[in-house]
Amino acid sequence: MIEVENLCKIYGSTPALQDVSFSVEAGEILGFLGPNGAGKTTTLRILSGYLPATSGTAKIAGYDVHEQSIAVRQRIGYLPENPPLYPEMSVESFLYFVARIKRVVAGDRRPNVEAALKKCGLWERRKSLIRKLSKGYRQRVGIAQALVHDPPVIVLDEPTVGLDPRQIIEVRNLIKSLAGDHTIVLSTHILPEVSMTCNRVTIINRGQVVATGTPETLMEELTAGSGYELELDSTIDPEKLTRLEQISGVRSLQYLPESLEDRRQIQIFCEPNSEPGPEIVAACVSCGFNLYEMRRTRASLEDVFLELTTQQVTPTAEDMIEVEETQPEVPEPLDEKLDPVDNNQQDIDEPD
Ligand SMILES: Nc1ncnc2c1ncn2[C@@H]1O[C@H](COP(=O)(O)OP(=O)(O)OP(=O)(O)O)[C@@H](O)[C@H]1O
Repeated sequence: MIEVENLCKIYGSTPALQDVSFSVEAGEILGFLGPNGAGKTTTLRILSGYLPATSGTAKIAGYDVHEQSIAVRQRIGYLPENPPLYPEMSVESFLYFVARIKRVVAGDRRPNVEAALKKCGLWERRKSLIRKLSKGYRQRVGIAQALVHDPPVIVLDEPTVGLDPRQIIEVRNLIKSLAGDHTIVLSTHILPEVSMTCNRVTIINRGQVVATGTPETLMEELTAGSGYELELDSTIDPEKLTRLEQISGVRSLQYLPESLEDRRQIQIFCEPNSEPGPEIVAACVSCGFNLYEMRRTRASLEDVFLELTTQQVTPTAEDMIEVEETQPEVPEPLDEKLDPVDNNQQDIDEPD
């Protein structure tokens, strides 16, 4: 449903995206995960047809986002990081307004608006003024405006930022309920968001894709921290400890800060899919180590994320200047240009 190949975006001389490629199958939720400034928003804006790429291609349902941008906009719903909502409009009026802006034919507006209200749990609040809604409900309105033309693809930029923990759960559940009928790309810098909501994850760092897979396969492939933690007598001979490193399946060994004066804690890192626990115990016995505790440690998605994204490079002064110089050239998304002057009940094709 979504095919992105070798996407590059350069703002002035600042490369924001470099050879970004990924694909999303119909009905999937892809988590687009990366730290601040990684290039998530840039990618989503290119996908939505609001920003041209410098090179590379992106296709939505077979349509090229640049060459066939009208066809793409009909098939994609976009929730920007700061969704433009008109606080003095009611939820329903706003959705009729957006349906009209998105050229939903007159006869389809009522069923589409009603479907979006119901899918987003807004039916009871449809007559409420947007300014009277909580932030969580306003975010639902943002998602409903992305859905109102019933697009097969929905792109959500940081959809849970600024919500309280209960609202976060509600919005995540809403997003999960939309999968299947819709293909979803969700950008986030929050790890639990990905493991709780998404089928697959693409990790992006400094404009480059550094990993793609299911949360589970990523953890298996990149087994940072996967191994054993041992607590041994502090009198052990460090020379003898190297015996543990020679065991098949053991990758490396590291001392951890000691918890007690007479104990020494050691982290053993293992190769993927290896289980050298019995050999480690046997080596401890044959070396005469007093083993007080041995614990299996497994990589978390957080370990994977940190391993892949911590090699940050501090921007040079030159980089900073380029960023400032190029900002005004970037067009604003169409959604952000919705004209509140159109907030006219006569113009809005809505029921009594
Ligand atoms: N309009 C612009 N002009 C110049 N540089 C820009 C512009 N927009 C983004 N950038 C730069 O491109 C890079 C990627 O930015 P982008 O907003 O896509 O990242 P992000 O992953 O969405 O970050 P965040 O989570 O902070 O929104 C950053 O270095 C950013 O400073």
